Amino acid sequence: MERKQHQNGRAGLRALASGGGSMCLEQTVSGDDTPYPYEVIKESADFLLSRTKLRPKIGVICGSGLGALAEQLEDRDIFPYDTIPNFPVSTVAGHAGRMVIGTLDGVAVMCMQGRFHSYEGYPLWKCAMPVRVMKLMGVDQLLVTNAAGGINRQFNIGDIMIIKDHINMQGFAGDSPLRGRNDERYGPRFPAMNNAYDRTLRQKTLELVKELGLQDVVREGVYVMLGGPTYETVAELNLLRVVGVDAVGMSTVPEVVVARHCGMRVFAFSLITNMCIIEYETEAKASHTEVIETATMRQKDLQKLARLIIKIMSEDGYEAGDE
Ligand SMILES: O=P(O)(O)O[C@@H]1C[C@H](O)[C@@H](CO)O1
Ligand code: HPA
Repeated sequence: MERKQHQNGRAGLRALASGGGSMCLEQTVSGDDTPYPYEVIKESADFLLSRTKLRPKIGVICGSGLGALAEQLEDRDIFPYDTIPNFPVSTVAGHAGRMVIGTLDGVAVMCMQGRFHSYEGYPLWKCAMPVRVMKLMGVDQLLVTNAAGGINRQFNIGDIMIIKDHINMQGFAGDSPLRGRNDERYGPRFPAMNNAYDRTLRQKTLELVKELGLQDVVREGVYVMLGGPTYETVAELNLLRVVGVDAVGMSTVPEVVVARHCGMRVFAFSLITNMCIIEYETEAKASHTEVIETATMRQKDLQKLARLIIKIMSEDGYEAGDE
């Protein structure tokens, strides 16, 4: 049963501005160089917690064209991003821009139907800010999905790549969602990033995909995030191939870095929506239309896989610090 869509939004922010909170509004929401302080994130978390009876411990981030999973939730509370205090808004086609909290096969989950990208103008910390909101709401495990271009020539359009590792290209250049003063309430100054994509979850999922009939389309590989919004040149793709990248996208890494920093267990997969074009002699072009079309076509299988992963996560019952 669908419950309600929330309209009220900026009240908390206004309260903060008028002295209801401990900080100056200018300091908390305008400076893009400075991640929101803990109290601002908590305000967003408390806003959501006070408007839903559910207490999800599993979070999901839906990639381009992959938001239909949120339609599968039952007993839903729906929060458009522009009604949640301190939240950015989605500006990309295929990203509905709302937080959906509900149950999937009896398990409470909160699902971002649309995410934030650096090419929309958001700093990396803001792209990943909802992960901290989830954390303060009690979420310990995160499923991240994205649309990506296939670089590995063994892949096909429509394949699903379980992410086994990433290359943080922006990190190479000195940018990070964790840049700035570290707040130990989330995690340490220097978090480890090996096994960022939980090995046990990957193994269990790989063992069970046969039951879903997906064994021929599920792969494992390395994901790289580039800033976008341009798709890659042939020379860039050749470079990525040499350094061991299997799929390229424009998201996910900041969210995973922030999730791991605060001790969440992470599973992520890419839908290979297009094969990257590595020939010069062609008229073919990458396009967001193709990305959305493939995502729409593969929706059912992606939902089956997401349900399986959420089931494994809920049966495992992980809590931050269990590692
Ligand atoms: O949000 P994701 O990473 O799934 O979206 C991908 C990357 C760009 O936003 C877009 C390019 O077509 O799809
Ligand atoms: N490149 C970068 N990001 C993408 C692609 C791609 O080919 N496809 C979907 N997201």
